[in-house]
Amino acid sequence: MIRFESVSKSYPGQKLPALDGVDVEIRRGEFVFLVGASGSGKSSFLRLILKEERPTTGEVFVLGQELAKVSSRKVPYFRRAIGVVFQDFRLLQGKTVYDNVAFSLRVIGKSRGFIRSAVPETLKLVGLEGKEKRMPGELSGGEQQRVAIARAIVNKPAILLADEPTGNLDPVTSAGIMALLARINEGGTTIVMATHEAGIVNEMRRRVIELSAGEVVRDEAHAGYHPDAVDALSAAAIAGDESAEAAVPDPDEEAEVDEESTAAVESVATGEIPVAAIPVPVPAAAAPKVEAIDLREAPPLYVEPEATDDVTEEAARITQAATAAVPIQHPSTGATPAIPAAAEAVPELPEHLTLAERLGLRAPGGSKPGDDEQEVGPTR
Ligand SMILES: Nc1ncnc2c1ncn2[C@@H]1O[C@H](COP(=O)(O)OP(=O)(O)OP(=O)(O)O)[C@@H](O)[C@H]1O
Repeated sequence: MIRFESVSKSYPGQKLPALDGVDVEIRRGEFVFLVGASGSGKSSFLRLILKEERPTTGEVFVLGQELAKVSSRKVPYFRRAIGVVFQDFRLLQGKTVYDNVAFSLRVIGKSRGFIRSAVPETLKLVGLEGKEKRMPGELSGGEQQRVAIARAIVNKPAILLADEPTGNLDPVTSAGIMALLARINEGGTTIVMATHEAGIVNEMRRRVIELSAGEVVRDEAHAGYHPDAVDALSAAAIAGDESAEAAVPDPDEEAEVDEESTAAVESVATGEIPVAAIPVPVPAAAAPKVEAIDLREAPPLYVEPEATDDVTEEAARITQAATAAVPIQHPSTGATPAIPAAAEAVPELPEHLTLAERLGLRAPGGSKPGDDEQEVGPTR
């Protein structure tokens, strides 16, 4: 479904590559956590899957297509098979919940009838029934993230990419979002999620791909955020604790563990293992009230455009009306990323992309710089 073959990615002006010789295969239906320190390359990995960036060397295959061979014109159609969720939600602030979700369908020219049935259905799936008319500012962070997830899945993508989707949420709300993502995954959608949240990774026990300085240093099934942390917790549990949570030292009470597990518990106590690495139980109250989400009948990768020229024009009008300008800047460098000169023949994408273009809903180049309301992209 997703395959990286010897992929390296270097950005102009950076001494070290963001990704360095990455070989990874992610199969259909997997739930993969992408972990690693800040700057280790997680967002670059996601951007390569979306074809927002191109590898400097190596090949990226997504849904059976070698991305280097997907022309710029076809990129929006390719991206329709991929939903994206960001840490900061990126909702259109001037639009209702309903319109935020409907927007992505209107832009690709779906009929009014389709939108009228798909949007309420999806909002119900994510637990937002009855909140259709609310504005984003009238929602909690968790609810806003549910709107963003609804927008990402309303077109039934085969792949959902999530870049730190719980980064702005408290632990209970995060647990609800993770339960929702797990249900979406159970429905057949492949999920790749970049995260720093050790508690979530340890609780979910899914495949973990760990990056360090752009290299894959661990690729492990049913894994925790940190191998040592998991070992310590397992050791404590095996040593007779009721649950792995018992490995958390209580400052007022000595933990009753045998000698073998003492070292493990001490490493938690001394901070070698971050407290955040302790599994976080998912509170029942946080479980979203959603139905099973079956996205198995995801559309094929290359659906021919449903939009006629007229509809495309209309979509462009909607996009322009809904968006305003912001140049895309890298948060640490402050620099607008230059597209690296690549040896391939694919036409270069413009630096300024509208919301619809970033979400893969419309071909790039139809708008002028200055048309974006929001920056959208996995890391921005
Ligand atoms: N557009 C860009 N231009 C120049 N350098 C970049 C760009 N995007 C990322 N980098 C650099 O590439 C490296 C990897 O960045 P990336 O954003 O992929 O890491 P990350 O693991 O997602 O980090 P974080 O967890 O902080 O989001 C970093 O050194 C970063 O500064």
